[in-house]
Amino acid sequence: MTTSLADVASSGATLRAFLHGLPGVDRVGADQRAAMLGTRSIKTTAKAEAIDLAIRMVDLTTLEGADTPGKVRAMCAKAVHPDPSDPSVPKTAAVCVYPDMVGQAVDALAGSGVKVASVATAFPSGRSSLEVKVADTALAVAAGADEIDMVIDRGAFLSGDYLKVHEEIVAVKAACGPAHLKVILETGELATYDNVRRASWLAMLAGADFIKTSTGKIQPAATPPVTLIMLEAVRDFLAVTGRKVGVKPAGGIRTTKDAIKMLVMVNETVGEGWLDPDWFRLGASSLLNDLLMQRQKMATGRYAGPDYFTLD
Ligand SMILES: O=C[C@H](O)COP(=O)(O)O
Repeated sequence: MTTSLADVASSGATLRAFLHGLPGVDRVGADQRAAMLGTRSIKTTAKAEAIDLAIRMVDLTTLEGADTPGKVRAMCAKAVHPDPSDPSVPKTAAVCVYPDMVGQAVDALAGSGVKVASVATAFPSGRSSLEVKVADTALAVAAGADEIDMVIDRGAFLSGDYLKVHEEIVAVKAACGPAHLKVILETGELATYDNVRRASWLAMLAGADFIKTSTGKIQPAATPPVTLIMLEAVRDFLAVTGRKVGVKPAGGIRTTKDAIKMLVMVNETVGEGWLDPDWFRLGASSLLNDLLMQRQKMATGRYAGPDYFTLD
């Protein structure tokens, strides 16, 4: 049975009552369950399939002040052909860049099927007016972004102004038009697991297509327990509303082992329906090379070494 939650955000009081009425997160239980899922091993064929799936789920990211058009073009080439010597390696899902680099990425990826995602809304702090955030979003979409990764106003959230956070997400979603909206919770600043659950629901209620853990600029970022809590939130949100939302852990995911732990967690928490780049992404600047090295090791029995692949 599905329920409409349309009136939950009709006032700050109703929204607060709803979010604080969510069941509390058992911190010890969440930590233990995430750790337990991280110990599951997968072997041979399943591991090879998991590596290719992880590659297909990567949002290959560069979000540095020193980003240049050349760096973005090189990253786009790598997203399309992660290992130019091996055409069997799949493409990544997307590249993720700052708004001023969207045009470069769109040109470099034309016809490839790799999406262009752009951070917006005064990433990473979110400290700007709503007008500027909406304009930032609209300009990135006009430049050709397929996906927008926005940050929530953590100051508003932590001071209990949930309605402001909700209104901003609604406004940015409207500015996205056809582009998909990923809402970054910046879980490393949310202080408690209860807040991670509340922020997940808040973002989904406001229209997020995806919920994303982190900007990559704050530690801790995409920890297993936080990812687990967000997966449980999308599962429960689907059960209540009938609407499916994706999840994107991002920040600090560097190894094949990290990525496979995430896939095991997806499978065990929300099931195979989320084991698809349409519903699960891995935001990472330097994971892809490790996936390529492990893939080659599985195929040839030896490591090529990090110098064999171009830099992420
Ligand atoms: O959205 C993705 C993150 O910014 C990437 O973080 P990372 O550099 O720790 O992989």
